[in-house]
Amino acid sequence: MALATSSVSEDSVQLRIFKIIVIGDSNVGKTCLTFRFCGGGFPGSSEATIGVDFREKTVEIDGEKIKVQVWDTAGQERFRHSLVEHYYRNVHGVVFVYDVTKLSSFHNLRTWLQECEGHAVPALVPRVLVGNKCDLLEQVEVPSGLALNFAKAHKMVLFETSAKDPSQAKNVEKIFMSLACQLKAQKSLPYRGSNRPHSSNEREVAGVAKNICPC
Ligand SMILES: Nc1nc2c(ncn2[C@@H]2O[C@H](COP(=O)(O)OP(=O)(O)OP(=O)(O)O)[C@@H](O)[C@H]2O)c(=O)[nH]1
Ligand SMILES: [Mg+2]
Repeated sequence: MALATSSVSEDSVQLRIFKIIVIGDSNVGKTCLTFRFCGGGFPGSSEATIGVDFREKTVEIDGEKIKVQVWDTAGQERFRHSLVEHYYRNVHGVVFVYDVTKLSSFHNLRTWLQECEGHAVPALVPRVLVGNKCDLLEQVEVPSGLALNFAKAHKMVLFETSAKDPSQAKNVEKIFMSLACQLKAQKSLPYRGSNRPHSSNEREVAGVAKNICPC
């Protein structure tokens, strides 16, 4: 897939913005997944996210250019508490991430679901479940069957992938594109500006990609 930097003329056209938040325990790979999706490859080094990092990618679905705004949230409570309200405000899609090599990160998904429910995220907001670090085959602690049952029980699609393995890049893309396609199908989503708060730790990667809807 060819990636190109957004041109000024594209930026001046009003695009629909889909706000997708990525949540889960610290160290499960949220930053690496969002970085991979936005065309940044796998970061050589990664530090715990403080507050939130924003990344954006413009995608094209059925002839419409859409800005996918990814909110890469902090997994550590001390780095997230003051921003949690902002994460959930006007959210369009939620990506829940666990680490397939860390059972506790899978069990903690219940807490993340509770947080999501506690912020009254409407049932219509699509959610997906992602088991990351599948490249670490020898260390897997979360069986696929267990994850699949959990996903089914919570009406989510499950993706098992690796942000690190370049051969999984398409799979990582499908995570976000599946949400974007569902959102595009909900035609009522309005055109609107970004509602993001200021980030002290902002690293943005922009790209334009033509995508075939994986849904
Ligand atoms: N082997 C492997 N390591 C990964 C993968 N994804 C991320 N990592 C590593 O896991 C560690 C944590 O990754 P991050 O993306 O920073 O984790 P995070 O979920 O954003 O963590 P917080 O920002 O603290 O919430 C880093 O050392 C990454 O290099 C993966 O798919 N495979
Ligand atoms: Mg992070």
